Amino acid sequence: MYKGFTRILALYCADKVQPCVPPILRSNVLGTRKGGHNIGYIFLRGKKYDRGNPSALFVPIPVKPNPDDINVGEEFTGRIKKQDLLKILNKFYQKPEIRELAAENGLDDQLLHQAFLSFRRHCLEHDLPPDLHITISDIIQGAGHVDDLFPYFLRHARLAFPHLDCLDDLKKISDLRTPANWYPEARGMNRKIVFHAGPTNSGKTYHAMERFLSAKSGVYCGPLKLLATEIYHKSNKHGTPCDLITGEERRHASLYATVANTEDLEVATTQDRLLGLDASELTPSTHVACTVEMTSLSNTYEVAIIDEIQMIGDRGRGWAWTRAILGLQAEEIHLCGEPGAIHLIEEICNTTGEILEVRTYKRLTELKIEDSALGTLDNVKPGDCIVCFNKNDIYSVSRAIEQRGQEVAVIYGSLPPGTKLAQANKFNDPNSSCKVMVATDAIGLGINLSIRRIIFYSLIKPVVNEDGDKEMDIISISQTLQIAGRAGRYGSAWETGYVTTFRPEDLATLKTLMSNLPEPVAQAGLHPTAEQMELYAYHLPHASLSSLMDIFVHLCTVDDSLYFMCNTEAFKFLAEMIQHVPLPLRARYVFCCAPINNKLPFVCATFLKMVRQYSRNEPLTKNWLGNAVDWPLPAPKTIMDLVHLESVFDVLELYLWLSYRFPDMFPDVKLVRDMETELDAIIQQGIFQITRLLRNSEQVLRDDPSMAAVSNKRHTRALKSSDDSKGKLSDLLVARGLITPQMLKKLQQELTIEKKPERSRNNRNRRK
Ligand SMILES: Nc1ncnc2c1ncn2[C@@H]1O[C@H](COP(=O)(O)OP(=O)(O)OP(=O)(O)O)[C@@H](O)[C@H]1O
Ligand SMILES: [Mg+2]
Repeated sequence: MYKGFTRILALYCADKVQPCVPPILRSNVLGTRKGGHNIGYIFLRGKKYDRGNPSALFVPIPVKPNPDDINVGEEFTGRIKKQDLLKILNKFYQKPEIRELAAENGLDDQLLHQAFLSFRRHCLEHDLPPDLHITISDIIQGAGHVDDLFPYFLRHARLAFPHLDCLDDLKKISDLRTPANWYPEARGMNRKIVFHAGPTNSGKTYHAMERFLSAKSGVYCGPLKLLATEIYHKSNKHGTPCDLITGEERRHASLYATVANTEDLEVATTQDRLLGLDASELTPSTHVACTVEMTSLSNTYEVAIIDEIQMIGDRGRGWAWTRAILGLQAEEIHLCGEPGAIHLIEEICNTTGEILEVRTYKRLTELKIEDSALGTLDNVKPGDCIVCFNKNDIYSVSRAIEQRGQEVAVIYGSLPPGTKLAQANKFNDPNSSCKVMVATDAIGLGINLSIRRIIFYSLIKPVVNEDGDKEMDIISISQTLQIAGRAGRYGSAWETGYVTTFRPEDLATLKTLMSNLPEPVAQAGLHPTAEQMELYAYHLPHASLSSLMDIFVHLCTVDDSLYFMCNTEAFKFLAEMIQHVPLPLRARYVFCCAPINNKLPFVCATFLKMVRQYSRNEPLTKNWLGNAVDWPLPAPKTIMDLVHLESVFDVLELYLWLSYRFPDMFPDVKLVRDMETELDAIIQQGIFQITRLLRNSEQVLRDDPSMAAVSNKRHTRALKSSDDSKGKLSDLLVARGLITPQMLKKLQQELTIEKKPERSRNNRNRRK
């Protein structure tokens, strides 16, 4: 029985359910902090982040013998027998008083044990320093006490565990109790803060935008590229020149102006890129629409909008909203979002000394829950959007609908932005023959689409829990309301929105979810900055970046009445992957912040290649990238091909993301953007013919029994368990359609070739 079932039961029994969070997305966290921490506020309620024993994170550093210790002690007091030495050392370790003394000096049982093993080995394997030699001789002869060994032991323990000497410094660095004080410029302003609260489709963003459009300068910070792009287009269309900034793109308002006479977003996007203008050469506009992670805290604005403010509680990305609300230098800050975040924002405003004005809104159109489930795809009608939480369902549902003679628009997270927009336009266009959409919750937040009815294909979704583990769970109240809220948008073709489920057995759960208010947001996310990691590395130069992050999370103190530490699993995953590649710390940190889907092996493998190339100080040219992704790529014939093309697109996005952090090393931005435009078009074509791709994939499976076996395995595994972490990785990747057997073979060949020069380089280094 999966955990979600318990929650379904709980939903029937209780008003409130535990919040569950959207999946983690990686984002840039550089340049977040200005000024220092104020560590004097000890009266705040603080909490150590105790996830198990932090001592387990510290690995003893081998202590080198002092070359001057050459039997001097032995000349004074004679040789010490190994057996006698061992006896004394063991007696020392077993004394409760020693345990107490050690604890007073920061060595708990775990550290004491490790330090003792290291000390004993050191004493047995090397000449003893003269003072220790004499002390031990005295103890053997009854002229001393085993307790006298403690200072020598402690001296050794501090060399093996350097953090013992700087624990207080480390704790000060990771004292996160007063994040409001990190932004002195914002604290020096008298900011007006307005919270536009209400259900979906109540005009929150619209009203905030009214101020944005009429202001002399403004910044819009949103959760999705698609949403930032919508604002970019709306603002420019309104006549307020506005730039677009996402992690991978800087688009200047003038690029919009050249195509402003078209209503078609798809054309606008494509043409923007075809123009080939370099936005960086143009003066920035006074207005900017960006993804929240990209919010500039150094610019000043008259009006700032922080949309979907309830995302401040997101376990992975919440830190970006916290940073924006605390650090933005704007005369007016307009927050839009769920009423469940009001209390937390009020509390945060108390810490900044600012007053929060709350404006509440009512839904502009009616949203009705239908009395019956869809039951069968034969009942799909124009204006319907079927929401699925995994790609396999997307494929099978869209194919089944097309088989019934209806055209389908498809949107899911890993599609390129141009393809998403093209699909959205196809669906929104009243003159288009495409009247049905199949989408994931990628359409969930703030997006305006011409949807009449939302149909939940399922109510269960993979989520990342507090420990960073993935599990299947029923969607949260907030997610349900956000997704359902896409139906019947004000000003669209549909004056009333409808919502239902595909399966009759899910309908009651949907009704329960919809009858609740979104869970209150209790805490705002925080994330360590590059500067803090650098300070940690200075104190613990032998620790890997992943360990530094772990140690930070364990030692940090947060005011848990307001804040929590965001999940750092994705960061650590990348840190461990590139640990063996020599890099300066700052560059390593930036690479680890790359927004990569670490479930995609092709993207991870190419990322590692990029890091190696950077480490060798060799620029990553378009040619290099072309080789790495096997450019040019043919149109997809099967779904597996399409999935691979999406991975390649992710690699190109990664290149562009890195190009803004390391412009000298990733010089071919324009050329790579051209590659993206080309690939976006190829993927768009693939999506337009998704049914044909699905048919071909099935044909391939029929023709190649080994593939069919893999496919069968996939279905069996999917039925058996949602935990697919077991079994051979390569089988799993093929089974999930993430990689074709041909790609796997090529990858294996490449890795063998890559390993050879690396091995010979290592040998060379060893010889040196
Ligand atoms: N007063 C208004 N006049 C004209 N159009 C409006 C008005 N208020 C809202 N709209 C339009 O209604 C639609 C929904 O509004 P908006 O996106 O602001 O809702 P929201 O409350 O922000 O929804 P969500 O919670 O989903 O983000 C948008 O297309 C918006 O332009
Ligand atoms: Mg909105």
